[in-house]
Amino acid sequence: MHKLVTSENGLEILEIINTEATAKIALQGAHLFEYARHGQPELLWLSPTARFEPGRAIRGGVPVCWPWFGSDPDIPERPQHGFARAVLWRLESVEEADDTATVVTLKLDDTMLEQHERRWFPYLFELTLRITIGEQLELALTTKNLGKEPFEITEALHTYFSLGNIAAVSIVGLEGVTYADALDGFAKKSSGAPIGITRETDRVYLDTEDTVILLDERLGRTVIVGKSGSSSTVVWNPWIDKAARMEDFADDGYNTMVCIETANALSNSVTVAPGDSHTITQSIK
Ligand SMILES: O=P(O)(O)OC[C@H]1O[C@@H](O)[C@H](O)[C@@H](O)[C@@H]1O
Repeated sequence: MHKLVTSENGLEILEIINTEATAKIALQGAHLFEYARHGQPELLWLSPTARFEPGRAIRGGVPVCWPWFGSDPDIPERPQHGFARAVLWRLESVEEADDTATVVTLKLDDTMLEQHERRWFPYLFELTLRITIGEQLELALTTKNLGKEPFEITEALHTYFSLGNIAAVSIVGLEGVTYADALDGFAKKSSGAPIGITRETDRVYLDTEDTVILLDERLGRTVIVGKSGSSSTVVWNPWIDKAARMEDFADDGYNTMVCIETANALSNSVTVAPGDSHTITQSIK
């Protein structure tokens, strides 16, 4: 079952319920911001102070960062993490093949952009996000080049995971992988042990296609984050000071969230040739 409702501030929200799970997706940004299996706690973190406003990304859930990840030092007026997370997408279809899974397809193309956004990314494209809500959560983001020249993108499915408590969490699967440390001028580093988070953490793990496992002792939950078409994994927690600086991020929110982002960032950028397409997927169970 699904229905489209309008939020207080006028955002259209698709609400989904099937025999396995419930979910909510804002059409702005094609932004999934709630997903839970029946009888289980919410998988995605959503800031209690998140603002659901036109033209602004929602703080939590799965923002789609595209066609660039991070900020652009050469063109500072380009917004951090691209425009896709803050513009209105088109709801293409909702398929309910059986009761157990719902497949939602959303699209964005260059004709739907404002002039300034087209200037930032002057290419003909079609972007498709397919979200499968069921026993597992699956997201597939496809970039199609409809123009006559190649273009380069960086991107991320910037998933915020909800946790029992950050002190009792470890992230397995990135041991020995080189990362660029955004808090140290993107210096290249690596670590041997599973990651525990005890301070601000902002890392782009490079050249890794591996599955990552999030062990949450407090919730007694193991979350397996698989991916394809992605060579980077980003791990982010703002910790105390940065959380306090962000007005849509609850001050104590850093205690109950971590972002594990399926990405192609920095040197893992992707070039899409004319007529070609590129897909990145994230599957969570
Ligand atoms: O505040 P934003 O634009 O949603 O970004 C949140 C974070 O996103 C992460 O992916 C970046 O690595 C961080 O540097 C950034 O702070």
